Amino acid sequence: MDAITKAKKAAGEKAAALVQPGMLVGLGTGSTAYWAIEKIGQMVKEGLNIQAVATSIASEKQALALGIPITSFSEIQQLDLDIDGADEISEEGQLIKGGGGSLLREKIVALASRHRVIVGDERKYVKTLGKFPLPIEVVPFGWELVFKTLQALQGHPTLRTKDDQPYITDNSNYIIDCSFGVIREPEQLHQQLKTLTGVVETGLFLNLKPTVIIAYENGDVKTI
Ligand SMILES: O=C[C@H](O)[C@H](O)[C@H](O)COP(=O)(O)O
Repeated sequence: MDAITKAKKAAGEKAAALVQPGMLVGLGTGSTAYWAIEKIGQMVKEGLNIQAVATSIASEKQALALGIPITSFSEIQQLDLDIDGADEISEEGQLIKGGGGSLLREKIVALASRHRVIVGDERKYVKTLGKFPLPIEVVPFGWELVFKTLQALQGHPTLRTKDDQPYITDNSNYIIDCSFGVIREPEQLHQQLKTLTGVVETGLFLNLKPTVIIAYENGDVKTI
């Protein structure tokens, strides 16, 4: 296992240790949240009694294979703890998410959780957001019009593709990745993008006050 994978595993497992018996837990998506889900699966096998809501079909499959009981918002209203990764984590705890395409469900789950834990390796921790392209989930109908507007807003948009076809999210939408440069006013940008008809959600996760767990290649793990 390389040093970055080790760091992701360390961060994910440290977050999993915060899960207590009886909790309703949000399961994030991506290569870091993966390790938290693995650890929670192990804890469930050892007798931990929890229920979880997954933020993607992939994470739900992983959880079910591990025997983690899955519930949904038709059964519950609020979660106790959400553990998820991020693509960028600013010093103020503001986030860019959606590199793996799961931003919409991730945001729904994060907003439904009383506590949020974000796990990442040291490469994710930045002074200011904006180096990682900002994912924006859009409905497929008329996406070209949103794309043109994003061009006009200097977002340098790119339609995300997979196998030369538009990438399709778990919600049957498309993703447009944008580069606005350094994002000095994330709330303003998020609001501006949300008002565009056809935009479903942006990857800016703001003011969620997460506990941040950063793991370093040298083996250190810091909770911020
Ligand atoms: O859509 C994907 C999510 O926002 C992920 O949590 C994010 O991309 C981080 O993923 P990873 O831990 O694989 O870098």
